[in-house]
Amino acid sequence: MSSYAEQLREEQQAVDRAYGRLDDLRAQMWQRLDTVRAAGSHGSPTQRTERDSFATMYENRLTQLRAVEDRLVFGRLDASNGERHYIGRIGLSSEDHEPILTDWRADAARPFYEATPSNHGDIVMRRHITLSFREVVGVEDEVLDVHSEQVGQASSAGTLTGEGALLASLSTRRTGKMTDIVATIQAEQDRIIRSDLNRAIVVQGGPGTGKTAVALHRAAYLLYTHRRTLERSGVLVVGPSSTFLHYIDQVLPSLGETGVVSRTIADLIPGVTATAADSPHAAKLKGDKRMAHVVSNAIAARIRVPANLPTVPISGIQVPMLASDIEQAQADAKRTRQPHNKARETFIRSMLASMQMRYAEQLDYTPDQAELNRAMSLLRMNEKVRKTLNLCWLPMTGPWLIDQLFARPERLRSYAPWMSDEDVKALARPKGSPLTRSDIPLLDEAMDLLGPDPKLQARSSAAAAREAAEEQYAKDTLAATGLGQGIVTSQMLLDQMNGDDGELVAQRAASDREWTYGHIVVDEAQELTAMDWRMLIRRCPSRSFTIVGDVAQTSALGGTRRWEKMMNRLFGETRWDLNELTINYRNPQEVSELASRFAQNEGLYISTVNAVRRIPDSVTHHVVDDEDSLLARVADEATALANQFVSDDGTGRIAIICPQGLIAPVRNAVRQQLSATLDPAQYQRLIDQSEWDEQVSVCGTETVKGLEFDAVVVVEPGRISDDAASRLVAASDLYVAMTRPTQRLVIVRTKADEKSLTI
Ligand SMILES: Nc1ncnc2c1ncn2[C@@H]1O[C@H](COP(=O)(O)OP(=O)(O)OP(=O)(O)O)[C@@H](O)[C@H]1O
Repeated sequence: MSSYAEQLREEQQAVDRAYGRLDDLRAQMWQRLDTVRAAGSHGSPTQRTERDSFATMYENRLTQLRAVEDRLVFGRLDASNGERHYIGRIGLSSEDHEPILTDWRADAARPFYEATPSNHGDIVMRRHITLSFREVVGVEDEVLDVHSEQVGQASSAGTLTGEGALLASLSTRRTGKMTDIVATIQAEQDRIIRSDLNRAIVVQGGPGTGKTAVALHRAAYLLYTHRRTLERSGVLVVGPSSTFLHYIDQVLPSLGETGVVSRTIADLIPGVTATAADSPHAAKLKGDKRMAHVVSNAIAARIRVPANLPTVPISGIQVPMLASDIEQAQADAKRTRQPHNKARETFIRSMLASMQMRYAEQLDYTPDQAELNRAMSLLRMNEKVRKTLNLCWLPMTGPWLIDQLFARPERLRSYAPWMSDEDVKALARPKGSPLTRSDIPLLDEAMDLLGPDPKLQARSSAAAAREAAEEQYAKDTLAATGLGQGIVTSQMLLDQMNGDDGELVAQRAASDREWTYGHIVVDEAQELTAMDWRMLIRRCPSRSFTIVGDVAQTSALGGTRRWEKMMNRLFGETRWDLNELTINYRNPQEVSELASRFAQNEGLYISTVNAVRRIPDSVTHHVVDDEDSLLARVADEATALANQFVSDDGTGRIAIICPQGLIAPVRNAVRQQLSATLDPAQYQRLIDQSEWDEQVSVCGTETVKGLEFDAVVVVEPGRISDDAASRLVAASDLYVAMTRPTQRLVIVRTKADEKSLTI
C-alpha cells in the first residue's frame, strides 16, 4: 500500500510533466515570435503583413500560456479500466499527441464536477490535487464507486476525505480580488455553467451561493465551447460598480480568457460618462418601461408643421412652402422606417422636390433640367427654407434630446401623461446638468431612435472606405501568397492585420455603441430596471444571456423583486430557465442564519440557503450608550479585526459599513485608533491604498454589493435603514451588509438604535 508521501511524489511527476509541456510550448512560442520579429521590416508589404499577423497570434497565445501558471493541474479522474485523466486549466498533449491534461471545460472533465456515488458512470474515483506554486502539497480522494479497490487504497494512504479542498479554499484570507473556483466547482453550479448557449439562464441564489463565480465560469465555458461564434462577437459582463468589476477582473484571465468586455450600465455608451446620481424616486421613474414612449414622443414632437410658413423668391418667382407638401414629405420620410436623422434626408429631398415643382408650375414654359437644378440649389441654400425645414424635422443628438427632456418640465408632462406633478418635479433639472446613471439607458434609447449624428456619420463613412480598402489588400495578399487554400480566409487575415483576436475584438466592441455581442452576463441583475434591460437586449439580439442575482438584495426601487414578471416580458415564457443555488459558501452558518432570520422578519422573499461552514462566535453584538462611545467602540473593534485579519502581504480585508452620515466620523475614529496602535510604516501602507484596494474600508451599503471581506462591522443598522428609500429596500441593504463576511460579523449600535430596529 502506498503512503501519503508516496502519493504526493507520484502526483508530483504528473504535475511536472504538465508544467514541462507548458514550458516547452512557451519556449516554442517565444522562438516563433523571435523569428518573425528578427525579420523586422524587411521584405515586401505582403510579407510584412503576414509576419505582423503571425506575431500578434503568437503574442496572444503566450499571454494565455502565462495566465494559466497558477494551479495548472488540480484534479484526477480514475476510470474502472485503470485509465487516469488529469484535469487542469487548459488542455495539453505531448508532441506525439498523447493527452497530458484535460481542459476543465471539456466533456471528459464533466465527471470531475458532476459524478456522485449514485451516478458516476465508469469513473470510480475523483482526486483533488493541491499545489503551492509547482509543488504538490496535498491530495484528497472522493471514492465514487464504494465497491472499487481504490476505497481501501485511499483510506490506507490517508487521502480519503470529502470536502477538504473546498473548505480549505473557503477559509483562505480575502485578497480584494475574486479567485476562480475551477478546482472545486460543485455539481449544482456545474450544471448551470454548462447549460445551452441559446437560452437565457437566470440564476437566483442567496448571498454567497457562488452566483458571480458561476456566471464568470460560464462565460469561460461558452468561450471554449463556442469559440468560433463568440470570439468574433465577444462576450459582455455587466456588473453593479467599477469597484465590483475591479474585484472580479482576475477571474477570466486566470481561466485563460482575456477577450471579455466588462462594464457597468453607467459606462456602457462609449465616450459618455454619468457623473451625477438621481434620487431613488427619480431613478425609478427613469427606469419605467413607459420612458421608451416618452423618448419617442420627444422625438416625434420635433416633426411638425410650423404655423408660419414662408414664401421665398427664387429667380423672380414666389415659391410657397405649403403645409400639404410638408405633410406629404413627412409621410414619405416616416415610411422609410429609418432612424430620425436618417429619415430626415428623405424628408428634405421630398420637400425640396415639391418646392421645385411649385416653382415650375408657375412658369408659362417648360423649364429644362439645368434650370430646375439651379432652382433646387437656390432653394437648398435659402436661409428661410433651411430654418423652416429644421422646424419641420429637427436634426438632433441624443445628449441634446435628453438634456431638453428634463430642462422643460411642461414638455415632459405632455410626453408623459402618466406622470404626476410630483414625478415631473422629481425629474426636472436645469439645462446643461450632468448625466446620471439612470439617464444612460434613456440616452441609448434616444441614440437608437435618432440614428447617427449626421456630422459624425461623414467621418465614419471615411473609416468604412478605409476598411474596404484593407479588405481588398488582404484578398490580394492571399492571392499573392497562395495561403487561401482552406487554411486562412481573407477575413481571418484581415482580422489578424487589424488584430481581430478575442482581446482586440473586445476593444472594438467596447468602443462601438452599436456592437452586438454573442452573449451577455449580467451580475446583480435584480437592480436593473426595464429601461436598463432594453439597453442590454439591444446589444444581444440573439437573447443569449446569463443573468444572476438575488431578488432579496434589491436596492433599486425600479429593480426586480420577482424574476417571472421581468423575464417573461423580455424573453417570452418559454425561452428562459430559472435555476436556484442553495449552498452558501461565503458566510459561516451563524452569520447566514442571523441574516436570513432578519430578512424573513422584514418580509423579504429569500432563497433557502445552507451554509457549508460553522464558526462558533462568528457573530457578536455590542450596544453602547451614545454616539461618542459608539465611535470609540467601532474603532476598537475595527482595530482588533485589522490585527487579526489584515496582513502586510496585502491579504485580509475588513469593512466597516455605516449609515451615510457616520462614514466620515467613523473613518476618522478608525484611522486615529489604527495610527495609535500600528507601527507608522504599517499604518501609512493602509492609508495609501486606493479606494478599491483598501484592506480596511469604511463605507456605505451601496459600495459592498457583490463583494466579500474576512470580517465586517455593521454600525447603527437602524440608521442605515433610515437612509433607504423604503422599508423593503432598507431590509435588502442590511441583508447585503450582514452577508459580506467570510469569518466574523460584528454589530455595534447605540441603545436608541437598538429600539428602532430588531436584528
Ligand atoms: N464551488 C466553489 N468552490 C470554492 N469557492 C466557492 C465555490 N462557490 C462559491 N465559492 C466562493 O464563495 C464566495 C461567494 O461567491 P460569489 O461571490 O460568487 O457569491 P454570490 O452568490 O455572487 O454572492 P452575492 O449575492 O452576495 O454577491 C466566493 O468567495 C466564491 O469564490
